[in-house]
Amino acid sequence: MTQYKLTYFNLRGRAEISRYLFAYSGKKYEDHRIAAADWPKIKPTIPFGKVPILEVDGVVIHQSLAIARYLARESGLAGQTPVEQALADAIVDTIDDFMTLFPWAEKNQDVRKKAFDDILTNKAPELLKDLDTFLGDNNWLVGKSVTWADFYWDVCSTTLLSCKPDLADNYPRLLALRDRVQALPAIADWIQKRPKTIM
Ligand SMILES: N[C@@H](CCC(=O)N[C@@H](CS)C(=O)NCC(=O)O)C(=O)O
Repeated sequence: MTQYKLTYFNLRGRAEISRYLFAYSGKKYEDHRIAAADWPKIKPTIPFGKVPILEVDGVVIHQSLAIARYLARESGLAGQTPVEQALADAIVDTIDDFMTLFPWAEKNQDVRKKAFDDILTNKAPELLKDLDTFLGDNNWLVGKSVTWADFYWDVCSTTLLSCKPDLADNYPRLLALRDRVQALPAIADWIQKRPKTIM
């Protein structure tokens, strides 16, 4: 049996999309969470010095979306055709471009809050409007069944909503998509049992 070990901090962050994919596929894996205090000594031992990484029978894969795309392909959640796969990738990258705007590592709380408020107030509406138009009245973002793009929306919007709870109030279809993802039994089970973390 393939041995999987996912290494990240004790956060949802950039590892949560892969944890959703593991939960959905039912594949067993080690959810290895590094204590922040141990990071300086671990960092130099990790190729490219950043997490998450996924070890697959000892082969180290870095970059959260490369890891998640691999897991999505393995479990049939990458899209049913090459065009669907490209669309799912494009939606994931679009959401990720937005998430990357935030200064996650900023230590100065005033600077951080100002930047977060600005992005959530002035930049988020554009993304939400475009995602809502893309989704339309479909059940899933791409094709006729759930893909990792739906998971990524759920994971990232959970973090965004924790920063601004009314963020998507004008977009009931995007909120309903979250409900659909979270109602998938394996995802519901994971959300209920996962460690409770701030991000
Ligand atoms: N694009 C990379 C970004 C990886 C990244 O920046 N990881 C952060 C945590 S979210 C990290 O390792 N920070 C610690 C450091 O850079 O020393 C990915 O998606 O995996």
